[in-house]
Amino acid sequence: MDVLFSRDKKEQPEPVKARVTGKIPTWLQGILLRNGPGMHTVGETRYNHWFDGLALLHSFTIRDGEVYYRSKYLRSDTYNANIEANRIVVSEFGTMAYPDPCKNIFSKAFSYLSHTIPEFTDNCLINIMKCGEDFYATTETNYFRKINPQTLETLEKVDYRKYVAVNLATAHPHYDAAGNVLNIGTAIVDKGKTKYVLFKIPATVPEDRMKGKSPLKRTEVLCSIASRSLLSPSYYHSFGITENYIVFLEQPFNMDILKMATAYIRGTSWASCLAFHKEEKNAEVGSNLIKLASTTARALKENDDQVYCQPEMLYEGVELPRINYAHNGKRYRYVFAAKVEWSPIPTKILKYDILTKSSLQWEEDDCWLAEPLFVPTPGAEDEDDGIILSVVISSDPQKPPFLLILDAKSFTEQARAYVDVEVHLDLHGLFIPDTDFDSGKQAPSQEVQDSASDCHVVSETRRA
Ligand SMILES: CC1=C(/C=C/C(C)=C/C=C/C(C)=C/C=O)C(C)(C)CCC1
Ligand SMILES: [Fe+2]
Repeated sequence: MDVLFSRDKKEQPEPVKARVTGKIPTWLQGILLRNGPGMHTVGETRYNHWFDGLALLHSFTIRDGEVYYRSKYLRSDTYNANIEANRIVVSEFGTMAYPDPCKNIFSKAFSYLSHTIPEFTDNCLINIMKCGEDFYATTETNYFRKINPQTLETLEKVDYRKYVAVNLATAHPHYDAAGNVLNIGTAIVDKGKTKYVLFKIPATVPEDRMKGKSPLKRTEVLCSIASRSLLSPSYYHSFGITENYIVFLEQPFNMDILKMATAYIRGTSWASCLAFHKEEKNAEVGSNLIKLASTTARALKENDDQVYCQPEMLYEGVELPRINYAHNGKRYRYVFAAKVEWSPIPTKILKYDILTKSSLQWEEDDCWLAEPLFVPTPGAEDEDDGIILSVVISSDPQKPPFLLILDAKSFTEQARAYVDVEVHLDLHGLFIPDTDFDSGKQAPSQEVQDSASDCHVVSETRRA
């Protein structure tokens, strides 16, 4: 894991043209937009966990068989405060930091204690969310940041609490067929209750009443589920949807709110406020609700409102799974995922067939691979008719990073686009087809052409 922290990545805000080998399908036009931690030290201070690193956005713009790469640090309030102070001053998941250099933290005790729910970071390093026409960098706190997907510029800071009463929300929303965002957040001790809140942000707003207004203003609570504990709600990274149901697992990996409220005083990180409660699963078992013959997964009904779930292990070492999103919430057959073996860094990507329980893999010496993203061929009928995009970086500094393009059916290589600049191992992202940009906005390809004269200029990351 140390290798992930080895060096802070330089940003590359001007587009740099990639060297393409093979043939990129002509229909593949758009921007692959991705997010992940890129800076792990500020001045003399260092983050303790990979999930703490400052968000570095990067994109591959694909047009007419050509590819342009660029990257830019998210100018979050957290980033700006750290750079200005030349040290880490905002706490992240695994790193506790203090906003001022006062050695005697007890002088700050009252201000920290006066907030049961502490102020969280806006270092949105996990994912990208599409909300109406807009794109946002996301993390799991109450903050998300609007970004310009073409220039990677950081725009407004948005606080979920302005639109829906949640203190935390997932970085992995779902989208329904109409493009509405569905997400779950946790409301901590809100009017004496802690609950999980399912909410919807509409993709569009009625022209007449809300012209020019953000769809966020029309955020709607669909339902809320009471947490079984007021002061130790479940931590969750994502949730599931089917056509008629939301699948939420209140797992016994809990956040201890009292520990979080006193974390600054105790000098411990948010991560240390999370704990797995094995005893909460030791319940009696009853009948199996899963009637499918094709799986050994079990859901044992314990009583009227409790089900004990035991998953079936299909494939070991699977990380960052994606599917053809047209099948989200429906029966799907193929899972595209990264694979880890002896280290937490994926060295393979795979296509797993749930029906036949067989798989195809792509790997190459010294290659570390990012989450594989499926992009369907226009008008595709088969679930796996499309391509896979994955960013590949090399453990060998002599080998340049590249965007890998595979045929999703055969899992064979179609093309790769080498870039002669530093690329970081990222977390999540999405592909924005050119057709998704409204006519009022500049097409990404045009934007690339406009700044083509600036290509190949590698600029330094701005550090204080
Ligand atoms: C800052 C912060 C949190 C951050 C969690 C993070 C940053 C999780 C990242 C998970 C990733 C990156 C998973 C892989 O995709 C918590 C625990 C919600 C508690 C409140 C404060
Ligand atoms: Fe994730």
